[in-house]
Amino acid sequence: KTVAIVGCPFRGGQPKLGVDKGPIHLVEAGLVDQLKELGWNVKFDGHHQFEEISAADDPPIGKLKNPRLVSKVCESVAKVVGGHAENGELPLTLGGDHSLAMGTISGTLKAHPDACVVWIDAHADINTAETTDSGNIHGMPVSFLIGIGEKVSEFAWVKPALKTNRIVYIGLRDIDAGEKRILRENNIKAFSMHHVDKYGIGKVVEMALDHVNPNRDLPIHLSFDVDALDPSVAPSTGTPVRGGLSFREGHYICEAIWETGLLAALDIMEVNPSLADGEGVAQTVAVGCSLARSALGETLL
Ligand SMILES: N/C(=N\O)NCCC[NH3+]
Ligand SMILES: [Mn+2]
Ligand SMILES: [Mn+2]
Ligand SMILES: [Mn+2]
Repeated sequence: KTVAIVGCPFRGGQPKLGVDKGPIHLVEAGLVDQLKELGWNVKFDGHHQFEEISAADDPPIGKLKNPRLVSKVCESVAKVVGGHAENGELPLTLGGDHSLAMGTISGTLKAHPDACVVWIDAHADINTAETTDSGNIHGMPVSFLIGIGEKVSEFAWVKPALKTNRIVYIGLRDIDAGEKRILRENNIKAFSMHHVDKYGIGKVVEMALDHVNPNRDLPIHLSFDVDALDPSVAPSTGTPVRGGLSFREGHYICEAIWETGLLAALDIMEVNPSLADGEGVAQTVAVGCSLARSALGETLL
């Protein structure tokens, strides 16, 4: 089985410097060899070099920031991830900010149109051009993927290929008012940290999969934003929110998804190695690597 590592040094979906250095830190922490150790054939054709679009050539569209750059990068990521998936490989995308998921999930759905998405995050990332306050597109990818909100011509390539009953969230605890309304109006299933406390992570993952993959026969795209984890576990990330998943809860999700045998694609997003102190950076990078290993079968006996 081949895992194709797609390094995406990209930060255009949000304002903080450094998240584009996530991929190089994850790879330099030994991720390739770690996955080979697990028996994977690892394909790593280097970190993708994205063509820059200068700020002068990419003024905001409404509130959206760096719209042309984010769109172009995500479109190219969609082609790369889709290509690997169509090759029968498992794309592992290393971010970079979470706007990239517009590309990764578009790519997965091209190769696996019936795939479901398990979105692990403190945030819903489902703002539309109307509801966004910040205009940071890493808070919006899901709205484009399900095809809601006013059309933005620069993003015309994003097909509304994700059905609202094929995505489920785990870890939510910082949702904008507009996003809450969107989740409700679209009947999108979301397990917040409240549910994790109430039912325990085992039951939550079971309920989440029962919702999006009731017969356990659909490919799964796992999109993991490391800020889903408690900041004490993954401090070096752009939008930390207290009261997150424990180290084990985060890894349990990855292990349980692997155990289904249905994992088709994986994203490890929002590792920003320039925010915490040395120890915090090393800790966050290490947890990114261990989440990937857990999702790819490490702890299965
Ligand atoms: N890390 C973020 N999303 O996962 N930030 C954007 C969310 C703010 N509503
Ligand atoms: Mn590639
Ligand atoms: Mn996110
Ligand atoms: Mn987040």
